Amino acid sequence: MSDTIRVALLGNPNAGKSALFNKLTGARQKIANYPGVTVERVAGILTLPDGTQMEAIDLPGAYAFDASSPDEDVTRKVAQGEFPGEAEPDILVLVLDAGNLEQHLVFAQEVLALGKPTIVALNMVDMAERDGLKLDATVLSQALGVPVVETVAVRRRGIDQLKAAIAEARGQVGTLADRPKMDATERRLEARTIAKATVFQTSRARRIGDRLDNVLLNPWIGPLILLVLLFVIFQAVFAWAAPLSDALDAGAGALGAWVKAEMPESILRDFLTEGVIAGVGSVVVFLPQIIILFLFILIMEATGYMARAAFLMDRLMAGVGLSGRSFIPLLSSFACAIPGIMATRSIADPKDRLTTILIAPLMTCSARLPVYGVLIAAFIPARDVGMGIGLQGLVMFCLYLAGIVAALVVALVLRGTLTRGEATGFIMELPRYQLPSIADIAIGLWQRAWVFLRRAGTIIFSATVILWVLLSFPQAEPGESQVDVSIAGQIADGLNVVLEPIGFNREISLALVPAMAAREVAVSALATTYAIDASDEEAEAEGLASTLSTRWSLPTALAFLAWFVFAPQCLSTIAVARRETNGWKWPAFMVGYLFALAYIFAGITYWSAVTLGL
Ligand SMILES: Nc1nc2c(ncn2[C@@H]2O[C@H](COP(=O)(O)OP(=O)(O)OP(=O)(O)O)[C@@H](O)[C@H]2O)c(=O)[nH]1
Ligand SMILES: [Mg+2]
Repeated sequence: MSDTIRVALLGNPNAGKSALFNKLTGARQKIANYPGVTVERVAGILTLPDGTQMEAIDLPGAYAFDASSPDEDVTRKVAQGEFPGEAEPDILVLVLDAGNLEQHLVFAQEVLALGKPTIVALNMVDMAERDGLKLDATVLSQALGVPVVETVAVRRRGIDQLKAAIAEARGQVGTLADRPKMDATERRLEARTIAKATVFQTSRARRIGDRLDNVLLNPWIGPLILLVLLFVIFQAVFAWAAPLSDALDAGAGALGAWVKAEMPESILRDFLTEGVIAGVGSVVVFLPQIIILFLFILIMEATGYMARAAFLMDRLMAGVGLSGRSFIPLLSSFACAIPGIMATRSIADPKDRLTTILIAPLMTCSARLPVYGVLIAAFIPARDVGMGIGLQGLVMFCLYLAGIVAALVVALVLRGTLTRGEATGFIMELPRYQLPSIADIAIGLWQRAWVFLRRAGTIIFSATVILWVLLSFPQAEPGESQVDVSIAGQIADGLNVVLEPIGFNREISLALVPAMAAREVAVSALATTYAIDASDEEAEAEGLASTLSTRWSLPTALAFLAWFVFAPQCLSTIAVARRETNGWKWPAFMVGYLFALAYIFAGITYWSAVTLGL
């Protein structure tokens, strides 16, 4: 192992380190056009042209070594060889954004002062060219005293040269002269001098971005555009996905019917039709919705609009005592609270960070999409409420909004009590606008689809199978209802005592327990339960949505939706919250307050709906 060289990628946030890392190692680390994407060290192995093994280490971006956020701390420790269980890197690759050279050279001074063999990857030269900048890499190399390789990480440009430079730098370990120690001001001055010498031609091509920002960041028009955009997304999630989802739904129904007709009656047949096809199938049909949602999210991330959205939200966030820094973690939580909670590592203030962790589960994660989707399909007519706006998409939009509003209110309360503190200002820099690369978007979508299907095949499948077993035994005598006599049915009867006051029926109580594993299980569990219940004849072929629409009252359905806005039905989120807060105290608090809110709001929804005669 001793001849494996260890190379760490360092630089400011959003310099393109992860993009470079991916191209070097063939990995598929998340890259996105805003700072703070990578929050922990990630390593990968590759072979250099001369046959040496190299371990590349991707690190969170940093502005300085003395920064206080947990992610930047990792960067400092790895670079200085203080990371537990890890040797010092042999070579540093300092990634600089060619279009933001002056700013990126400030941290560069600190990295160079470490006195380690360093290679500069002058990245994003394509963007610099687009902006009308011309850079002289030789001048930069002389000024910094290290080799400079021009790269375009997203196009593989310069990757081979970079590898060659790394192989060459290998021999020079320890030969770098000590550099003078500089303070922050000196570093800034030096950065300016070097940038001036390196960048020797500028034109006014940057104007496009400025003009876009004038509109998109306008205090009045900006938020309006953001709102309209979100609105369009949820309309699209329903409208565009409908034909595909319907086809998948019909396919699952036909498959179930076929298995039923072809196989002799047996426990295995029941397991396949009721557990696997009806249960897991009921979740898988939401794949088109998930893909459409992520298509929008990925495009917004890649273009640089997401960072603008964070900027727009800053005033609102400050109003509830959070900083704009919390926006990206909260936004990531729309995919899943787990990466969202991890992304809080880029928040320096501990109380600010804790608050963000505690409210992250209120953001509507993609696991809720199947739950909302089934109930909306069952109870909300696919009507046009005027101007081409579909009612179903509108309801979905409102559910997302409910989560956001709840999160803001909870943050406000927490910041005044348990996590009291001052709001810090917005410090995120705005990245340049980029056209999204179709390949990157396609890979991103493929990854999301894969995550979704893998969940369906593992956690959702297992939870559904266990439930199916508990529902199928002991077997009912003729004339008895299978669900009534089953173990699961008995347990649900007990739980239903607590949940009945908020309008929940026994099937819901039954579904909520396995749904602790993952929210989607609520859908597969309901599908399995009703499939077993109906197994005598008839109803089985119809989808879950139509079954629900005939068996549940509207107030019950609405209460169920309200429950899922709040309920912390996800063990992995609880586990991550424990890890990130180093103890059980805060996750316990989180689970407690979320269940309390879920119960209260489901109750309010139910009784209001009943009172209104819905
Ligand atoms: N045009 C262009 N875009 C690039 C280049 N390198 C990276 N990008 C884009 O720049 C953005 C940031 O890239 P990342 O690799 O996520 O940056 P990072 O340095 O890892 O950022 P953090 O993890 O936040 O520190 C992404 O949208 C990339 O697609 C490049 O050379 N040219
Ligand atoms: Mg990164």
